[in-house]
Amino acid sequence: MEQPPIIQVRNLVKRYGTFEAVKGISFDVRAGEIFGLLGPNGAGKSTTLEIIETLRDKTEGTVMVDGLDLDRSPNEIKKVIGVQLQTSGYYPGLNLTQLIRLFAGLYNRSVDPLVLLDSVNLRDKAKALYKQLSGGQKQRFSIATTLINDPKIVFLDEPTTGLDPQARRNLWDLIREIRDKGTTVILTTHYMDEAELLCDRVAIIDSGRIIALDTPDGLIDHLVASGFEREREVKKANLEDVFIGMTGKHLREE
Ligand SMILES: Nc1ncnc2c1ncn2[C@@H]1O[C@H](COP(=O)(O)OP(=O)(O)OP(=O)(O)O)[C@@H](O)[C@H]1O
Repeated sequence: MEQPPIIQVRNLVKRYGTFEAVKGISFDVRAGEIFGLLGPNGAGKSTTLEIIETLRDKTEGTVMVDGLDLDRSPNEIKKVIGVQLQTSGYYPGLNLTQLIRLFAGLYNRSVDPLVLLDSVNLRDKAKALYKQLSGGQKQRFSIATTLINDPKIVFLDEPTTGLDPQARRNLWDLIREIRDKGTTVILTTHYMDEAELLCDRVAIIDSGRIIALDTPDGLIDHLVASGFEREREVKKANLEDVFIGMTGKHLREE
């Protein structure tokens, strides 16, 4: 028997004044998948994500998270989700271990900071300050903070924006590991390769509407079936392949 969706969004509308940023979208996220909201700047991805995260008010529609109604049980929803905290909350004088202890206290949880840092490959930065981290390390730390309350669902807003190819691949591996441990992941991205290689299913959002929703393969097959043909590719690799081939897949920042 198919499990009920862990997130259910129906006819979601968000208006900022007279501007309709989200125009009545509906979708389900299945338990245990990496679900991507893919769209250009301004499509309404962050707005949608933040409404589900209980961080932003909706105008119309219904949202259910793990069987809880957003209108009735926002505080219960907060307990089962992992949200990236604003970096402004990363007190500059505290090191990573101290920050994790602080956040765990806010969630009323006890976690071993070193175990958590280990899970995002940052154990050797335990005594470092946030500002001393590279871009990829900062993102990994931010993802670690989403895991403190052992959530059922993790929300990631553009997790790899601004990262180099190695750091992106490293983060994709980390996100897959989180999914493989049974946690559902919903993320936003405007990168096509990220959506194709990382996400189990993708909703394409444009101007506040979902214009397609399927697995990456399903979306591609659909396009091909419609008669689309790409110009024959002559090169068997691109510059990114050269870069990764020469510098290795592993992070160089440590
Ligand atoms: N607080 C706000 N007040 C007014 N308009 C807003 C507000 N927040 C977002 N918008 C508008 O709503 C639209 C959707 O914004 P949103 O941030 O959700 O898009 P996005 O798909 O996440 O884009 P990006 O990738 O650029 O973050 C944009 O046109 C944006 O200007």
